[in-house]
Amino acid sequence: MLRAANAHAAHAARAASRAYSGSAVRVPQLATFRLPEIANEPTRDYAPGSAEREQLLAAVAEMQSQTRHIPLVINGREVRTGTVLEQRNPGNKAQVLCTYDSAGPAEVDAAIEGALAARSKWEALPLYDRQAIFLRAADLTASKYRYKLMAASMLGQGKNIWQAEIDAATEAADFLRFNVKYSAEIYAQQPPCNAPGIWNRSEYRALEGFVYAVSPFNFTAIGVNLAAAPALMGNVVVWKPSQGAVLSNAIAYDVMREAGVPDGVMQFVPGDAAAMTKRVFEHPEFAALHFTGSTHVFKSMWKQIAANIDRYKSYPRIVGETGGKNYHLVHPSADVPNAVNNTIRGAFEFQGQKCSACSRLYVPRSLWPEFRERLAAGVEAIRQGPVDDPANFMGPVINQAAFDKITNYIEYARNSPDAEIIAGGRYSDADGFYIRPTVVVTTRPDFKLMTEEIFGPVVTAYVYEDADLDATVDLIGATSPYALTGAIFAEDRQAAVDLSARLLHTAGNFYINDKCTGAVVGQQPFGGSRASGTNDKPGSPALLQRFISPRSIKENLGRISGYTYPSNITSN
Ligand SMILES: NC(=O)c1ccc[n+]([C@@H]2O[C@H](COP(=O)([O-])OP(=O)(O)OC[C@H]3O[C@@H](n4cnc5c(N)ncnc54)[C@H](O)[C@@H]3O)[C@@H](O)[C@H]2O)c1
Ligand SMILES: N[C@@H](CCC=O)C(=O)O
Repeated sequence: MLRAANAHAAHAARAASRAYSGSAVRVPQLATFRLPEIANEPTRDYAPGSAEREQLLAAVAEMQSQTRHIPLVINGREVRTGTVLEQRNPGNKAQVLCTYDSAGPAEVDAAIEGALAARSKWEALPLYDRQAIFLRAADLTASKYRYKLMAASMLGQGKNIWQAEIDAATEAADFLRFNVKYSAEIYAQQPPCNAPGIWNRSEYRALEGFVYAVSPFNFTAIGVNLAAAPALMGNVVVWKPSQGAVLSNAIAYDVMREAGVPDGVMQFVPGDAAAMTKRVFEHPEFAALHFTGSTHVFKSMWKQIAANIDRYKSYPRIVGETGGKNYHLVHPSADVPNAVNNTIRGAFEFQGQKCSACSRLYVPRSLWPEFRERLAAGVEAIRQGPVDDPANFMGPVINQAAFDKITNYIEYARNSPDAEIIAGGRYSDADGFYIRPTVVVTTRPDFKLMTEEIFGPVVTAYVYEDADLDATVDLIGATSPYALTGAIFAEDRQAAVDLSARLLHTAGNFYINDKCTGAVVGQQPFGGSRASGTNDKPGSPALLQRFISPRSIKENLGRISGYTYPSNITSN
């Protein structure tokens, strides 16, 4: 009996695999489907005593009690390379959160070839089916995997509960769901005109080749989007996560697999960044780079792609969102408590490790005494420590290299005659990488800390004379190569209008009376220009356009019986 049941199950499995292989009769699409309503994933507040706080902290405790090993996943199979690295808790250096295999050249090649083998079947899968997979991934992100993703982002990347919630839970789910909505809008774009007897159509092909997704440590959701957005549009993806986010990204990858992303379509390949990238860029079927990270790495990648251009079958698409030197400009009409509190959030949430973080501040002399007092007092009161204590507003920075870089900036300011530290300035890497939120005031608008990306909890203020507002506005665009985010604080409506116009090209995300961080998918598509990136706006249809190659089809419904035109007819 049991043997018969097993034989039946084996037969069913073989039949299913034959059906998927495409050799069986394909059922055509029998309707134009309407998507479920797409909305932002609601945030949970994790108040004391709430079920969500309890469940999340239980997930954190469980994750701390074990060390997961993460293999590469190539063509759906787990691959061990023998080169094993580890990801530690930046708030508690002694704690190893996970170990993982690191890819060498053979694994990179296998990942690329496996992805290419999966390409045509994935591209041919109807959009509805690809959408269903990513909608399922969104639901899994927001439910079954929510607290695991958050716990890994908290322990691995140093996020407190709220920062993990708005990243690994809601933003990740939002990217997945809104991309589905945008993909439908793109497919619905059809030629507006048909000449008599003609039917024109547009098809949105995937790119020919594979996409290389390289993600940063600081946002779990960004890793999800870097890999999932091109895949939704029918592309195959080789995903290299950051060494600082392997655990959370591996859980996001578990979500993709459980949601039904077929083997080979998305390959999860942590590895040595520079060596892996060199190998990838040498492949003739490299079709697109989908990168988020620092400006200097992106520039080096662009140069490598350019150097290899003769190898490629197509011109690779290059999408990169990179660094920032984001500003808050306080107008003399500003509401000071509002500007101060938004500055504290914008500069110090997640330890200033958001590409959008406020790191330069322009305050008029008339408001400075009150502004300074409130800012310094607020900053000194910030609670900081391990992220599993919900009372901590700030945690650690990501690793030793970041700690050293940021504290060098603090020491530079401390030793400069042009600057004064008015809050913070203390740090310790004894147990974890903790740097107190730090406020520097400088007399020079071109001071090093006013112009370079620090990517840590340091904000530098320049106090301008009220009469010099115009000249100060010019400084914003002139003293930094970046143009990612910026905010103005003004109660005077005319001033807000004028400043918005004058600052047009200084930020891709511009805020009025709000902090310069915290863009929400579907509400404020994100990205900057100049040295901050290609501004392809993740969280909007514009990004998805970069990962398709449209085909125009003209079908003639009539037939011709000759080849001349009326203009060829002569009077005799
Ligand atoms: N504009 C945005 O949307 C945005 C969002 C998040 C982060 N960022 C930027 O990212 C940076 C912080 O993230 P990070 O520290 O992970 O950035 P990073 O540039 O160090 O790393 C990003 C990715 O690039 C890889 N990488 C590093 N060196 C490489 C090399 N030589 N060749 C190929 N790949 C390499 C890393 O392993 C990682 O996967 C900041 O500059 C921040 O502003 C920008
Ligand atoms: N989109 C995020 C920043 C992402 C970069 O780190 C924000 O708007 O704060």
